[in-house]
Amino acid sequence: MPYSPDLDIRVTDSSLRDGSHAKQHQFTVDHVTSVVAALDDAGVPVIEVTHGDGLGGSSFNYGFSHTPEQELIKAAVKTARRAKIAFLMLPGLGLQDDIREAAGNGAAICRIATHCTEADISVQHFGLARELGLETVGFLMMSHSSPPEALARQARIMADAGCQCVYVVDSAGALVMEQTSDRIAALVAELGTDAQVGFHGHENLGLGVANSILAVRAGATQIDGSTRRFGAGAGNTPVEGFAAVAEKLGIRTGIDVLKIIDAAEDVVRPVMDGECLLDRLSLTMGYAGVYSSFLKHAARQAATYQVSGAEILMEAGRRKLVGGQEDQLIEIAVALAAKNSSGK
Ligand SMILES: CC[C@H](O)CC(=O)C(=O)O
Ligand SMILES: [Mn+2]
Repeated sequence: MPYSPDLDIRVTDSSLRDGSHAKQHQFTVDHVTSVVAALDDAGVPVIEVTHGDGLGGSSFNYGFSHTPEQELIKAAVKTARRAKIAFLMLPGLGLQDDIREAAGNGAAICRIATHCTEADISVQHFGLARELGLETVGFLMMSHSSPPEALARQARIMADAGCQCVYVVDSAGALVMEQTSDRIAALVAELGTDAQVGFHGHENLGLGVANSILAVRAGATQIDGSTRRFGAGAGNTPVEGFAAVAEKLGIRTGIDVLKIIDAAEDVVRPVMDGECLLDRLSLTMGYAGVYSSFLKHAARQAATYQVSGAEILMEAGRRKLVGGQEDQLIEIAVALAAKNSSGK
Protein backbone atom coordinates (compact mmCIF):
# COMPACT_ATOMS: atom_id res chain seq x y z
CA MET A 1 0.00 0.00 0.00
CA PRO A 2 1.78 3.22 -1.07
CA TYR A 3 1.78 6.08 1.41
CA SER A 4 0.17 8.50 -1.05
CA PRO A 5 -0.04 8.86 -4.85
CA ASP A 6 3.27 10.81 -4.86
CA LEU A 7 5.22 9.01 -2.15
CA ASP A 8 5.88 5.34 -1.47
CA ILE A 9 6.86 6.04 2.09
CA ARG A 10 6.87 9.04 4.40
CA VAL A 11 10.06 10.00 6.23
CA THR A 12 10.02 11.66 9.63
CA ASP A 13 13.20 13.46 10.65
CA SER A 14 13.90 13.11 14.38
CA SER A 15 17.07 15.25 14.61
CA LEU A 16 15.28 17.84 16.73
CA ARG A 17 13.92 15.19 19.12
CA ASP A 18 16.18 12.12 19.15
CA GLY A 19 19.12 14.49 18.61
CA SER A 20 18.11 16.20 21.82
CA HIS A 21 19.69 13.24 23.70
CA ALA A 22 23.01 13.83 21.91
CA LYS A 23 22.73 17.59 22.54
CA GLN A 24 21.88 16.96 26.22
CA HIS A 25 18.59 18.78 25.58
CA GLN A 26 20.23 22.16 24.88
CA PHE A 27 18.35 23.13 21.71
CA THR A 28 17.61 26.82 21.21
CA VAL A 29 14.99 28.53 19.03
CA ASP A 30 17.80 29.43 16.58
CA HIS A 31 18.84 25.76 16.25
CA VAL A 32 15.26 24.71 15.57
CA THR A 33 14.65 27.50 13.08
CA SER A 34 17.77 26.79 11.01
CA VAL A 35 17.29 23.01 10.95
CA VAL A 36 13.57 23.12 10.17
CA ALA A 37 14.14 25.64 7.35
CA ALA A 38 16.79 23.43 5.73
CA LEU A 39 14.89 20.13 6.10
CA ASP A 40 11.66 21.70 4.90
CA ASP A 41 13.43 23.09 1.85
CA ALA A 42 14.86 19.63 1.09
CA GLY A 43 11.35 18.18 1.09
CA VAL A 44 11.36 16.29 4.41
CA PRO A 45 7.63 15.85 5.00
CA VAL A 46 7.60 15.48 8.82
CA ILE A 47 9.93 16.99 11.42
CA GLU A 48 9.74 15.91 15.07
CA VAL A 49 10.56 18.50 17.74
CA THR A 50 10.54 17.73 21.48
CA HIS A 51 12.84 17.06 24.43
CA GLY A 52 14.60 13.72 23.76
CA ASP A 53 12.32 11.99 26.24
CA GLY A 54 9.23 13.70 24.89
CA LEU A 55 6.87 16.30 26.34
CA GLY A 56 7.54 16.65 30.05
CA GLY A 57 10.96 15.01 29.69
CA SER A 58 12.78 18.09 31.00
CA SER A 59 13.60 16.90 34.53
CA PHE A 60 16.39 15.98 36.93
CA ASN A 61 16.25 12.31 35.86
CA TYR A 62 16.44 12.91 32.11
CA GLY A 63 18.15 16.30 31.91
CA PHE A 64 16.67 19.78 31.83
CA SER A 65 15.90 21.50 28.51
CA HIS A 66 17.64 24.76 27.62
CA THR A 67 14.43 26.11 26.06
CA PRO A 68 10.87 25.03 26.92
CA GLU A 69 9.82 22.54 24.26
CA GLN A 70 6.55 24.33 23.51
CA GLU A 71 8.66 27.34 22.46
CA LEU A 72 10.65 25.06 20.16
CA ILE A 73 7.45 23.60 18.70
CA LYS A 74 6.10 27.11 18.05
CA ALA A 75 9.33 28.10 16.28
CA ALA A 76 9.22 24.95 14.15
CA VAL A 77 5.60 25.50 13.14
CA LYS A 78 6.32 29.12 12.27
CA THR A 79 9.31 28.15 10.12
CA ALA A 80 7.98 25.14 8.19
CA ARG A 81 6.36 25.95 4.87
CA ARG A 82 5.43 22.40 3.85
CA ALA A 83 6.55 19.99 6.57
CA LYS A 84 4.23 18.89 9.35
CA ILE A 85 5.58 19.22 12.87
CA ALA A 86 5.36 16.18 15.14
CA PHE A 87 5.95 15.81 18.86
CA LEU A 88 6.68 12.79 21.08
CA MET A 89 5.18 11.99 24.42
CA LEU A 90 5.65 9.13 26.90
CA PRO A 91 2.53 8.64 29.05
CA GLY A 92 3.49 9.34 32.64
CA LEU A 93 6.18 11.85 31.72
CA GLY A 94 4.06 14.33 29.82
CA LEU A 95 0.49 15.21 30.71
CA GLN A 96 -2.62 15.35 28.57
CA ASP A 97 -2.50 19.15 28.91
CA ASP A 98 0.91 19.06 27.22
CA ILE A 99 -0.74 17.40 24.21
CA ARG A 100 -3.44 20.10 24.17
CA GLU A 101 -0.78 22.82 24.33
CA ALA A 102 1.29 21.29 21.51
CA ALA A 103 -1.84 21.03 19.36
CA GLY A 104 -2.66 24.66 20.18
CA ASN A 105 0.86 25.62 19.12
CA GLY A 106 0.27 24.12 15.69
CA ALA A 107 1.86 20.65 15.91
CA ALA A 108 0.02 18.24 13.61
CA ILE A 109 1.23 14.78 14.62
CA CYS A 110 1.15 13.26 18.09
CA ARG A 111 3.55 10.35 18.65
CA ILE A 112 2.90 8.31 21.80
CA ALA A 113 5.72 6.03 22.97
CA THR A 114 5.50 3.11 25.37
CA HIS A 115 7.73 0.19 26.23
CA CYS A 116 6.91 -2.57 23.72
CA THR A 117 4.91 -4.60 26.27
CA GLU A 118 2.91 -1.67 27.63
CA ALA A 119 0.77 -0.33 24.80
CA ASP A 120 -2.25 -0.24 27.12
CA ILE A 121 -0.98 2.94 28.81
CA SER A 122 -1.33 4.82 25.51
CA VAL A 123 -5.08 4.33 25.04
CA GLN A 124 -6.30 7.58 26.65
CA HIS A 125 -3.63 9.61 24.90
CA PHE A 126 -4.56 8.37 21.44
CA GLY A 127 -8.20 9.08 22.21
CA LEU A 128 -7.40 12.66 23.20
CA ALA A 129 -5.10 13.23 20.23
CA ARG A 130 -7.76 12.09 17.78
CA GLU A 131 -10.37 14.25 19.54
CA LEU A 132 -8.04 17.22 19.00
CA GLY A 133 -7.78 16.38 15.30
CA LEU A 134 -4.14 15.33 15.49
CA GLU A 135 -2.65 12.60 13.33
CA THR A 136 -1.43 9.76 15.57
CA VAL A 137 1.66 7.56 15.64
CA GLY A 138 2.52 4.87 18.21
CA PHE A 139 6.04 3.92 19.25
CA LEU A 140 6.70 0.40 20.56
CA MET A 141 10.10 1.04 22.14
CA MET A 142 12.82 -1.60 22.64
CA SER A 143 11.11 -3.76 20.00
CA HIS A 144 14.12 -6.11 19.80
CA SER A 145 13.11 -7.46 23.21
CA SER A 146 9.71 -8.80 22.08
CA PRO A 147 9.03 -11.49 19.47
CA PRO A 148 7.05 -10.50 16.33
CA GLU A 149 3.70 -11.99 17.42
CA ALA A 150 3.80 -10.35 20.86
CA LEU A 151 4.69 -7.03 19.26
CA ALA A 152 1.79 -7.37 16.82
CA ARG A 153 -0.64 -7.87 19.73
CA GLN A 154 0.62 -4.64 21.30
CA ALA A 155 0.26 -2.86 17.96
CA ARG A 156 -3.36 -3.99 17.85
CA ILE A 157 -4.00 -2.29 21.22
CA MET A 158 -2.62 0.98 19.85
CA ALA A 159 -4.56 0.76 16.58
CA ASP A 160 -7.81 0.02 18.39
CA ALA A 161 -7.19 3.11 20.54
CA GLY A 162 -6.96 5.36 17.47
CA CYS A 163 -3.32 5.10 16.48
CA GLN A 164 -2.94 5.51 12.71
CA CYS A 165 0.61 4.17 12.35
CA VAL A 166 2.42 1.86 14.77
CA TYR A 167 6.21 1.91 14.71
CA VAL A 168 8.62 -0.89 15.46
CA VAL A 169 11.16 1.14 17.42
CA ASP A 170 14.68 -0.26 17.57
CA SER A 171 15.64 1.88 20.56
CA ALA A 172 18.85 -0.06 21.18
CA GLY A 173 19.86 -0.36 17.54
CA ALA A 174 19.97 -4.08 18.25
CA LEU A 175 17.79 -5.50 15.49
CA VAL A 176 19.65 -7.38 12.77
CA MET A 177 18.17 -7.55 9.25
CA GLU A 178 15.36 -10.17 9.22
CA GLN A 179 14.70 -9.48 12.90
CA THR A 180 13.44 -6.12 11.61
CA SER A 181 11.45 -7.37 8.64
CA ASP A 182 9.86 -10.23 10.62
CA ARG A 183 8.55 -7.73 13.16
CA ILE A 184 7.28 -5.33 10.49
CA ALA A 185 5.60 -8.19 8.61
CA ALA A 186 3.87 -9.35 11.80
CA LEU A 187 2.45 -5.87 12.41
CA VAL A 188 1.37 -5.47 8.78
CA ALA A 189 -0.43 -8.83 8.95
CA GLU A 190 -2.14 -7.90 12.21
CA LEU A 191 -3.15 -4.35 11.29
CA GLY A 192 -4.11 -4.76 7.65
CA THR A 193 -5.79 -1.53 6.57
CA ASP A 194 -6.55 -0.45 10.17
CA ALA A 195 -3.20 1.33 10.60
CA GLN A 196 0.09 1.84 8.83
CA VAL A 197 3.38 0.42 10.11
CA GLY A 198 6.60 2.37 10.61
CA PHE A 199 10.23 1.74 11.57
CA HIS A 200 12.55 3.83 13.76
CA GLY A 201 16.16 2.67 13.62
CA HIS A 202 19.40 3.39 15.46
CA GLU A 203 22.88 2.94 14.05
CA ASN A 204 24.49 1.09 16.98
CA LEU A 205 25.24 -1.95 14.81
CA GLY A 206 25.61 0.15 11.66
CA LEU A 207 22.37 -1.21 10.17
CA GLY A 208 20.01 1.79 10.18
CA VAL A 209 19.67 2.15 6.40
CA ALA A 210 19.69 -1.59 5.65
CA ASN A 211 17.10 -2.33 8.34
CA SER A 212 14.93 0.54 7.10
CA ILE A 213 14.98 -0.77 3.52
CA LEU A 214 14.07 -4.24 4.78
CA ALA A 215 11.26 -2.64 6.78
CA VAL A 216 9.92 -0.97 3.61
CA ARG A 217 10.13 -4.27 1.73
CA ALA A 218 8.14 -5.91 4.55
CA GLY A 219 5.39 -3.29 4.25
CA ALA A 220 6.41 -0.30 6.39
CA THR A 221 5.14 2.98 4.92
CA GLN A 222 6.70 5.40 7.42
CA ILE A 223 10.41 5.55 8.21
CA ASP A 224 12.23 7.64 10.81
CA GLY A 225 15.72 8.96 10.50
CA SER A 226 17.87 11.84 11.63
CA THR A 227 19.85 14.03 9.31
CA ARG A 228 23.60 13.54 9.95
CA ARG A 229 22.49 10.65 12.24
CA PHE A 230 21.80 13.29 14.93
CA GLY A 231 20.25 11.02 17.51
CA ALA A 232 20.92 8.99 20.64
CA GLY A 233 23.72 6.41 20.69
CA ALA A 234 25.41 6.17 17.28
CA GLY A 235 22.42 8.17 16.05
CA ASN A 236 19.47 7.25 13.88
CA THR A 237 19.20 6.05 10.31
CA PRO A 238 20.73 8.98 8.37
CA VAL A 239 17.94 10.66 6.40
CA GLU A 240 20.34 11.69 3.63
CA GLY A 241 21.73 8.15 3.32
CA PHE A 242 18.28 6.60 3.39
CA ALA A 243 16.92 9.07 0.81
CA ALA A 244 19.83 8.32 -1.54
CA VAL A 245 19.51 4.54 -1.22
CA ALA A 246 15.72 4.69 -1.52
CA GLU A 247 15.99 6.70 -4.74
CA LYS A 248 18.41 4.16 -6.21
CA LEU A 249 15.92 1.41 -5.36
CA GLY A 250 13.01 3.32 -6.89
CA ILE A 251 11.36 4.04 -3.53
CA ARG A 252 9.86 7.54 -3.64
CA THR A 253 10.44 9.64 -0.49
CA GLY A 254 9.91 13.11 -2.01
CA ILE A 255 13.25 14.23 -0.51
CA ASP A 256 15.76 16.06 -2.71
CA VAL A 257 18.92 14.01 -2.14
CA LEU A 258 21.47 16.70 -2.97
CA LYS A 259 19.67 19.30 -0.83
CA ILE A 260 19.47 16.99 2.21
CA ILE A 261 23.17 16.09 1.81
CA ASP A 262 23.96 19.82 1.93
CA ALA A 263 21.62 20.38 4.88
CA ALA A 264 23.37 17.59 6.80
CA GLU A 265 26.81 19.13 6.32
CA ASP A 266 26.07 22.86 6.35
CA VAL A 267 23.15 23.23 8.75
CA VAL A 268 22.70 20.20 11.01
CA ARG A 269 26.38 19.43 11.70
CA PRO A 270 27.07 22.94 13.11
CA VAL A 271 24.20 22.46 15.59
CA MET A 272 25.67 19.19 16.87
CA ASP A 273 28.17 19.14 19.76
CA GLY A 274 30.03 16.34 17.94
CA GLU A 275 29.35 13.55 15.46
CA CYS A 276 27.20 10.67 16.67
CA LEU A 277 29.80 7.94 16.41
CA LEU A 278 29.76 4.19 16.13
CA ASP A 279 32.35 4.02 18.90
CA ARG A 280 32.98 1.65 21.81
CA LEU A 281 29.98 2.67 23.90
CA SER A 282 27.47 2.97 21.03
CA LEU A 283 28.49 -0.37 19.56
CA THR A 284 28.28 -1.97 23.00
CA MET A 285 24.72 -0.66 23.30
CA GLY A 286 23.70 -2.31 20.03
CA TYR A 287 25.48 -5.52 21.02
CA ALA A 288 24.02 -5.64 24.54
CA GLY A 289 20.55 -4.32 23.59
CA VAL A 290 20.62 -1.14 25.67
CA TYR A 291 18.47 1.95 25.17
CA SER A 292 20.38 4.45 23.01
CA SER A 293 19.34 7.32 25.26
CA PHE A 294 21.42 5.75 28.05
CA LEU A 295 24.68 6.68 26.29
CA LYS A 296 25.35 10.05 27.92
CA HIS A 297 24.12 8.83 31.31
CA ALA A 298 26.43 5.78 31.21
CA ALA A 299 29.40 7.89 30.09
CA ARG A 300 28.75 10.32 32.96
CA GLN A 301 28.61 7.54 35.59
CA ALA A 302 31.73 5.89 34.13
CA ALA A 303 33.61 9.17 34.55
CA THR A 304 32.20 9.86 38.02
CA TYR A 305 33.01 6.41 39.44
CA GLN A 306 36.11 5.77 37.31
CA VAL A 307 34.76 2.51 35.89
CA SER A 308 34.33 1.12 32.38
CA GLY A 309 31.35 2.57 30.49
CA ALA A 310 31.19 -0.58 28.36
CA GLU A 311 30.92 -2.74 31.52
CA ILE A 312 28.09 -0.52 32.78
CA LEU A 313 26.25 -1.01 29.50
CA MET A 314 26.81 -4.78 29.37
CA GLU A 315 25.27 -5.05 32.86
CA ALA A 316 22.40 -2.73 31.82
CA GLY A 317 21.74 -5.13 28.94
CA ARG A 318 21.78 -8.16 31.28
CA ARG A 319 19.29 -6.38 33.56
CA LYS A 320 17.10 -5.51 30.54
CA LEU A 321 16.72 -1.93 31.76
CA VAL A 322 13.97 0.14 30.19
CA GLY A 323 13.59 3.91 29.75
CA GLY A 324 13.09 5.58 33.12
CA GLN A 325 15.61 3.30 34.85
CA GLU A 326 18.57 5.61 34.18
CA ASP A 327 19.20 5.72 37.94
CA GLN A 328 20.18 2.04 37.88
CA LEU A 329 23.24 3.02 35.85
CA ILE A 330 24.50 4.76 38.99
CA GLU A 331 23.88 1.62 41.04
CA ILE A 332 25.77 -0.48 38.48
CA ALA A 333 28.69 1.98 38.43
CA VAL A 334 28.89 2.00 42.24
CA ALA A 335 28.92 -1.81 42.32
CA LEU A 336 31.65 -1.94 39.65
CA ALA A 337 33.76 0.60 41.57
CA ALA A 338 33.37 -1.44 44.78
CA LYS A 339 34.33 -4.63 42.93
CA ASN A 340 37.37 -2.94 41.37
CA SER A 341 38.59 -1.55 44.71
CA SER A 342 38.18 -4.92 46.47
CA GLY A 343 40.25 -6.48 43.69
CA LYS A 344 37.71 -9.32 43.12
C1 LIG B 1 13.01 7.98 25.62
C2 LIG B 1 12.33 8.15 24.32
C3 LIG B 1 13.15 7.49 23.25
O1 LIG B 1 14.30 8.24 22.97
C4 LIG B 1 12.30 7.24 22.04
C5 LIG B 1 13.12 6.73 20.94
O2 LIG B 1 13.52 7.47 20.05
C6 LIG B 1 13.59 5.35 20.97
O3 LIG B 1 13.13 4.56 21.82
O4 LIG B 1 14.46 5.02 20.13
MN1 LIG C 1 15.27 6.75 19.02
